[in-house]
Amino acid sequence: MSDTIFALSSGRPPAAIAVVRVSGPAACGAAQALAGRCPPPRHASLRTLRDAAGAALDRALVIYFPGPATATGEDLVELHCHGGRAVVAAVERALAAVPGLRHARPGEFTRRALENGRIDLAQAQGLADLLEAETEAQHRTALAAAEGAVGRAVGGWLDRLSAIAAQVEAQLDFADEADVEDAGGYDPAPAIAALLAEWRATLAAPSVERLRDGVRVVIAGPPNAGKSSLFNALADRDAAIVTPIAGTTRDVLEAAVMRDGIPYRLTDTAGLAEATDDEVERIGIDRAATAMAGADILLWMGAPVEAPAGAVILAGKADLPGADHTGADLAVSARLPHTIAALWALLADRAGAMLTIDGDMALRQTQRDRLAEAAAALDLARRTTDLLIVAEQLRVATRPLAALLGKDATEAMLDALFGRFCLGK
Ligand SMILES: Nc1nc2c(ncn2[C@@H]2O[C@H](COP(=O)(O)OP(=O)(O)OP(=O)(O)O)[C@@H](O)[C@H]2O)c(=O)[nH]1
Ligand SMILES: [K+]
Ligand SMILES: [Mg+2]
Repeated sequence: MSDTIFALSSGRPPAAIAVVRVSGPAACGAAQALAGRCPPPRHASLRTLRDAAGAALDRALVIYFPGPATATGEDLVELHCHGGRAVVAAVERALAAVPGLRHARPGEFTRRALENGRIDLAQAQGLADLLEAETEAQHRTALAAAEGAVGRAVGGWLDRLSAIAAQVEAQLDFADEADVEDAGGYDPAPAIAALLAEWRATLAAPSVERLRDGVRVVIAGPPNAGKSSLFNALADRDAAIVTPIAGTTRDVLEAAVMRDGIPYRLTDTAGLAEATDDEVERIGIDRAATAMAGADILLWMGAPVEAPAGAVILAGKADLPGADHTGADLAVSARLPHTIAALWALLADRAGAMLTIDGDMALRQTQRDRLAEAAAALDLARRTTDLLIVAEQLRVATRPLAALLGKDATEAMLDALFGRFCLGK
């Protein structure tokens, strides 16, 4: 039997109200120990909380939720206390003194919810993201995940996979019995193609990490182009050293910037010199290349002919007379605020599109990797008419999807199967 845990579940005191949660078999006993008796289920009762010596700690609302239909799947007691630091500390001390109770570790309530089947892995991750969400898109997608949107979508996909697999297996059995080359009948191709299209659309949406960490904007180009000056103008502070000496920036510098509700991660890089004897500069250039490869948007401050494919070409130092703008997407100067505003508009345009999601479903990178694995298997199934290979690839596709929900493939298939039965069967 698991031990009973407690923790302050509301925000850091002082606050108007502090909610202390107790979860586990001794929850009701804990309510009895502090409040004199455990109230009837799901009724808020106003009680005086006392420690073991009988000293009054607070007047609090005590609510008892009997398991298993609770957030954690266990007996759960909530103490809605006054939110002062001393009150909360005294209540926690009194709870710790109750035999069988201990303070919860971080995330332990959610962990129990997961272990008791109250939520799936995707919901647990969604909850974690929800607590950290800063932007509107992050909030929306994390809430959807916490409420089970990812689990429902994946569960639906597993249902469809198992339905296709069942038809294919039946076809194979029939072919065995009839002893014919091609038994005709069921063609899994349309159902597989439809599923694959949905997965690809989901994979085209931004990841949870991109929504959280922001769009990676990398500034690159030859030495002395004005990269660090532009970086400082965008970050709105003197984050990078600027000097007339070529090769001033040697390392990769980052700044997180939130602009019009869009999170960006700006990166300044070392100037890309052709050849250099300087060891530090060479390492800096290697790092610049890595940063450029990981860019969502690459701002190229250099000759248009040397611009990497897909880069936004910026003509720098636009304030200088005789500056050449030929072939550039935009002329900018750290010294001309209107050019910086124009650059922000361009960035918002591109970044906004990258962060747009149809519906509310964003997957974490690990979830995306698993869905991509399943999609690769389904793609193989789609490209063959050999039903044996189709059946095998459908099984292969099931595994990563099940893992995404924290289940093994057999368990997931059984869930998909029995989910179709009526309640009480
Ligand atoms: N007139 C003018 N000078 C600029 C502008 N931007 C940068 N400079 C000057 O150009 C020189 C180089 O600027 P940086 O921002 O250090 O250039 P960088 O590309 O980061 O250089 P490295 O890090 O050495 O590759 C400095 O003397 C800046 O003051 C600009 O928009 N207009
Ligand atoms: K410089
Ligand atoms: Mg620089």
